[in-house]
Amino acid sequence: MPNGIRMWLITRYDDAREALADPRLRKDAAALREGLQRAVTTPDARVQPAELASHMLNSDPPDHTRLRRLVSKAFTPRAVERLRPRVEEIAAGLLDRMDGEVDLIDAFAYPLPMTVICELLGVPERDRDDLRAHLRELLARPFRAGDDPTERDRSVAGVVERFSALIEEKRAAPGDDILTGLVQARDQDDRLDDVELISTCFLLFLAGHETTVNLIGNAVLALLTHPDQRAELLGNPEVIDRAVEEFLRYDGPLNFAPQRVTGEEVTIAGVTIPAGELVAVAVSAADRDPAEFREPDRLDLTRDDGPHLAFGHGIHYCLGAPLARLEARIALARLFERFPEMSLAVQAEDLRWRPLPLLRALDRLPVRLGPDAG
Ligand code: HEM
Repeated sequence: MPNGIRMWLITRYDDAREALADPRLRKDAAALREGLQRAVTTPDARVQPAELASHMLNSDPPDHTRLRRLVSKAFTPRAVERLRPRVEEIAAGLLDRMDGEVDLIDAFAYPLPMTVICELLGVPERDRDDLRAHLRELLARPFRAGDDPTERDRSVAGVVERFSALIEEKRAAPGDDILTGLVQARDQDDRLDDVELISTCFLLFLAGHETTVNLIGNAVLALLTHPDQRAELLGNPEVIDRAVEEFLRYDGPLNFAPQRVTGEEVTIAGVTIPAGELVAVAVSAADRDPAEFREPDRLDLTRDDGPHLAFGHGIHYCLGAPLARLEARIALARLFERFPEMSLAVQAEDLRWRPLPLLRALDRLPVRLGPDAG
């Protein structure tokens, strides 16, 4: 990896699907930390901060089952469907404010999922920008050459402090939100400890906004650079559900699923990986595997092969998938209804991707909203 951490990559569809559900590839936070320490190849490399790592995505059963169950009710398809009117309202409000030429990430793709996840969690508006800034720092730091470890510790401390303060507020004044539910599970039933509580807030906040923003951004870019597919969507708006699955496959938000560690020697596709090694499943590569998808490099909104692996597979299958789908379907449908003539305001080759190995994320997406705009 660009930050000097050595990992095995699994890239074929069948191998990837099997690996994602293989219990010998462990997620346990302590085992991962040890694996990371062994995999470090340069003095610059950093391992993930222990204070924020004790969550379901870094656990095996039974801890995984316990931590996931605490919040899973809020993310079922039925619970998420109830959010539809509010997601529509947020999307409409953002579209009303757009005019002329805008950065689509900043004006639309980012604030929509960010507002939704913050309202669900109970993160007040005054904390949102600060938390985002701290998290951006935290994500970018390990990939910056010569980064100062004390600065990284400061970013971690900033995030921990913010969430601790919020937790205290929920204790004093409970709300109808996920953070309040977690605080009550901590205080009344002792179902998770303090580090798990903060880590879970961090995971839900991060996963809830840093991913869907890229699904929307990458989908808009794909439509603006494939006029035939955009015409298909404009002509048949009912293809939106299938189209979102194709956007997830074609250019999904994650390059790979966050790493696992071999709990024992494991042989995958004839390759033996020793115990204690880090393994990343490259879902982006698997989703372009010609053995699984016909003409995998072609964007085809009506394709019926798959399913894609963009949300993972097995017990860690994305908890937020129903929410991400709802947000992306509403966002893309309403955006192209409102601005059917939208076009790129720069050359596609000049667009910059954020220098993060995990995320497939545009930095900015400048667009012209209409032919007469600007
Ligand atoms: C398009 C957007 C999204 C994509 C592509 C995505 C992708 C993924 C993937 C691939 C995993 C599995 C990771 C692994 O096996 O290592 C995952 C897990 C997870 N995702 Fe998402 N995600 C998205 C949106 C969301 C949203 C909106 C939330 C809301 C909170 C969310 C919360 C989670 C959580 C909590 C997990 C951990 C589940 C577990 O360990 O049991 N995700 N996601």
